[in-house]
Amino acid sequence: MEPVTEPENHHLLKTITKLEHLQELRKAVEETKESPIFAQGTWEFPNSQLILWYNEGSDARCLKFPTANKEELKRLSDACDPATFGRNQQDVLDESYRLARKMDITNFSINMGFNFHDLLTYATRRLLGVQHEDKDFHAELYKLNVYGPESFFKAHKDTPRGDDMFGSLIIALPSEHEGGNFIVRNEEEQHSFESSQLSHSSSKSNSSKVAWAALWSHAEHEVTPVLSGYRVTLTFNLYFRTPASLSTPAPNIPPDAPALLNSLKACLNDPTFLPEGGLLGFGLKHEYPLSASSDLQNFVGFLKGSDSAIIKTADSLDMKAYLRAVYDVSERHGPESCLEDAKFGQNRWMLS
Ligand SMILES: O=C(O)CCC(=O)C(=O)O
Ligand SMILES: [Fe+2]
Repeated sequence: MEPVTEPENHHLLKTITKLEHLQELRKAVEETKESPIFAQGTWEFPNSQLILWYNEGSDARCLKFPTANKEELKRLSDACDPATFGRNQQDVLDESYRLARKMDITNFSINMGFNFHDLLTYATRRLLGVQHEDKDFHAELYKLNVYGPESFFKAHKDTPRGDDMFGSLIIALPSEHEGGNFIVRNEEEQHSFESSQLSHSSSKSNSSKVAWAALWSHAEHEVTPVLSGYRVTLTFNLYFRTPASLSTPAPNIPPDAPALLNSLKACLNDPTFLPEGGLLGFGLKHEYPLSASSDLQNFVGFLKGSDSAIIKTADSLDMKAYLRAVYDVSERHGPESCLEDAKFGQNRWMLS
């Protein structure tokens, strides 16, 4: 029997054959708004909720913000350890890159009350923006940092602590200091968070303004040298709670990707666009902390900004969207270059 063969050009029916379709979709993706990389502000706390307890050897000490004086703050700094940081998947101490002190969560305690929950919700919602308003999140206290005179942390990105971690929240406890600005940047924007100017005690009232900043994990940031005083911060890791389920269709059309929605709709209504169906691939814009054990399908719920908008737009048009890894095999020679390709941020991701 003759094998059934497809007509010679049949595969072209499953390929975009019109350049205009491609150009229009590309332009629409470029026009999709990004989530903000950073948010900052102040939050009022009663001073009774700014009391830090910490271990000093086998003793417990109590430090009251905002009234803690320099000697008391130095004592806290002395009770801390030198601050390490992640480099090439290892925790390293390099005081030419980061000069600061840190305390692990097992050695201190602070009860910021329900106010903290309100601040967390407000700050994180500001950071996530409308693109992610359907997502739930939670925070984990990570470290206490003390930046005394001359302390700094040069430009870096935080080490992701899980596929579902998307950012960090920093709370600067009100203490007098100069310098120690927190600078956040990406290719398009730069922001400065000046805790020395933002955190205030009010001598009349029993409350203080506490400065906070929230940023996405892919945003590079640094702490400029502290000129005087002590800058004390609490850092929290922010995680998405559960991956957004693809089985629940998006309740409405994503408000921040109208161009993409319109272009995709127009393409689908055009009978010359993929008449036999097919696969549309979009390269993702952001970096993601994928590891060998990451589940690509779960990852759909952790996409950021315009990457997430592509999924939602496809969902709202009843298109099946999923993640695929695409490897460029053209210059690969052996197992070493495979590893090279799989490194953080270097592989290209595709979804359709
Ligand atoms: O204390 C801060 O402002 C945050 C420092 C920082 O970037 C970090 O701990 O990764
Ligand atoms: Fe950092």
